[in-house]
Amino acid sequence: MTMLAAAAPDPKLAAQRLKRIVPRTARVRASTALLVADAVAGIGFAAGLAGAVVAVPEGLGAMVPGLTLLIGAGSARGLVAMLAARVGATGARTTKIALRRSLVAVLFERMPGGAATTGTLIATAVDEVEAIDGYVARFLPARHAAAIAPLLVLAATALASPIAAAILIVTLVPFVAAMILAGGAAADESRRQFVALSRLSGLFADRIRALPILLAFGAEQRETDRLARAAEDVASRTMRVLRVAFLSSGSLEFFAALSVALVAVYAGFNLLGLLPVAVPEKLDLARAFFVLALAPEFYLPMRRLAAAYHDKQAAYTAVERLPERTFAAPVGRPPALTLAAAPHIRFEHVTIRYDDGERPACRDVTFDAEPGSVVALVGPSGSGKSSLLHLLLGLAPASGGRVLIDGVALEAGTTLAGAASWVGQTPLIVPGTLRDNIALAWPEAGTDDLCRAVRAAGLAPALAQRGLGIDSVIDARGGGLSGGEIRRIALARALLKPSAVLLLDEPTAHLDMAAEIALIATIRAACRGRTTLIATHSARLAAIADQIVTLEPLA
Ligand SMILES: Nc1ncnc2c1ncn2[C@@H]1O[C@H](COP(=O)(O)OP(=O)(O)OP(=O)(O)O)[C@@H](O)[C@H]1O
Repeated sequence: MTMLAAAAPDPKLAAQRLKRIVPRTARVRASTALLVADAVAGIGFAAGLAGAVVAVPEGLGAMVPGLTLLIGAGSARGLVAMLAARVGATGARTTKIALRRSLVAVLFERMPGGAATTGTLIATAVDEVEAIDGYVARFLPARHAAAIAPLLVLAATALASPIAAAILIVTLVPFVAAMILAGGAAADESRRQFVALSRLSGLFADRIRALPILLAFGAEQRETDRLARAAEDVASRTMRVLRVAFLSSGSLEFFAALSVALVAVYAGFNLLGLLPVAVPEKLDLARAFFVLALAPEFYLPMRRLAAAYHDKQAAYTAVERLPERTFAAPVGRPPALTLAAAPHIRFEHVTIRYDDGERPACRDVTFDAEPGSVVALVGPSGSGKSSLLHLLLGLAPASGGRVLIDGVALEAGTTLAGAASWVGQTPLIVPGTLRDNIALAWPEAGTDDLCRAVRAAGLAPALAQRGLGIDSVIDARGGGLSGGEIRRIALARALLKPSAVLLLDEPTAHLDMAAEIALIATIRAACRGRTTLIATHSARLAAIADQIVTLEPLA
């Protein structure tokens, strides 16, 4: 899978991907319609202003219709701007939720290993998806509105003064040229800034995760320097983006102001009859004021588009970096395997080879685990014990042979994960209470079930001694818990989940003899009524098995 790398820019690919994830939703259309309505209200505002100004000599009474239109159109503009922002944000939120959902599904399906670190994955799911926000909320409506709204303003101007309309069209040429040039320069800078920001986010998350190890090795200064360099890189790239943004908005403002000035000079000279050339129209004060008030409105939708251009670039860069499968139609997952009773599990000439491994993790492994029996997998480090358990959970690829559950071959993509309780080598602790951590395995469990699992896993005495209860909070690193206690939490999880298969990966590693003996008694009880596979280096634990399978190291 190509993912999370600094992909080469491919605007066509990015555009296709964005088309797939941003459906032509009613919300984008509604937001566009609101921006167009803003232009119509702008025309009303200019008409009201012109009407009120012309009526000044006749007194306040004569100004009322113009002022009413002015205030009505002004209020409508405020309302429309607020609604457009709100509708755009809702559309963006819907798109981001859908994208995050499919991205997280793709990331979860990923086989362990590979170059992507947790930090990179976090940056992908959080920052890169977030970069779509401005594209949907602001850029798309602004782009569609920029194609319609200036035409409406131009038509209204042409009705009052065709020559003023012609001036607007002529001054549009340098404005658009400046927009294209500024857009191209901003695109590259914005891409580089985005990549640097993602790198910093990933680096930061990974270093925070590994903080105890960094402190233990006294590597905090080196890593702080590294983060500082990454932060400086982001800062300098952000400054470059801002420089380009200031330059481009400066040039756009210049051309917009120039155009308004030309219309003002024309309208003023025409009104006073001072034009050096003959023109086929004679403006009165109302028309002159109207076209003058309308001129800035002509450029407003395009200035709005230019301001949102950065959002487009961020979204293009983000979708280029996301995995291709995020944009594919969701593949129906194979039905989860359910088992009513402890199954017969047969490994038949199984070979496991990871994508990035030169040699297989294990080769041609054959053995049977009878229903309800305990099988110990033993062998030197790296002989493939964990990989065999991972294969059943869909975490390792089967590159040869097959696994039969009650005589039926486990299809590719189908796993035992739903029907098995698993205690991995490095148990996962999530921030939250003990209850949250144990109930991970079976969220429907009641307090009684949880307390029973805690007792069965032998956690109760240690908790009572330390004054901890089922609702005590533990941090993500299991702070305050010993290695043995963390293993017992993992075991409590496995005991809590009503499952027909138990998979234990080195459950007694790093425990002293007394602790190991106590835990083995717990494990022995947990195995009852379940087909159990235990990967272990402990002869004492292996002794409780009905069968020992010895894996040989591969040369
Ligand atoms: N996710 C992975 N990606 C690539 N290679 C892997 C992965 N997991 C394991 N391996 C490789 O597969 C081989 C078998 O590893 P495995 O962890 O299954 O052995 P093990 O017998 O359980 O070892 P230990 O007793 O040390 O836990 C090793 O060479 C290991 O480097």
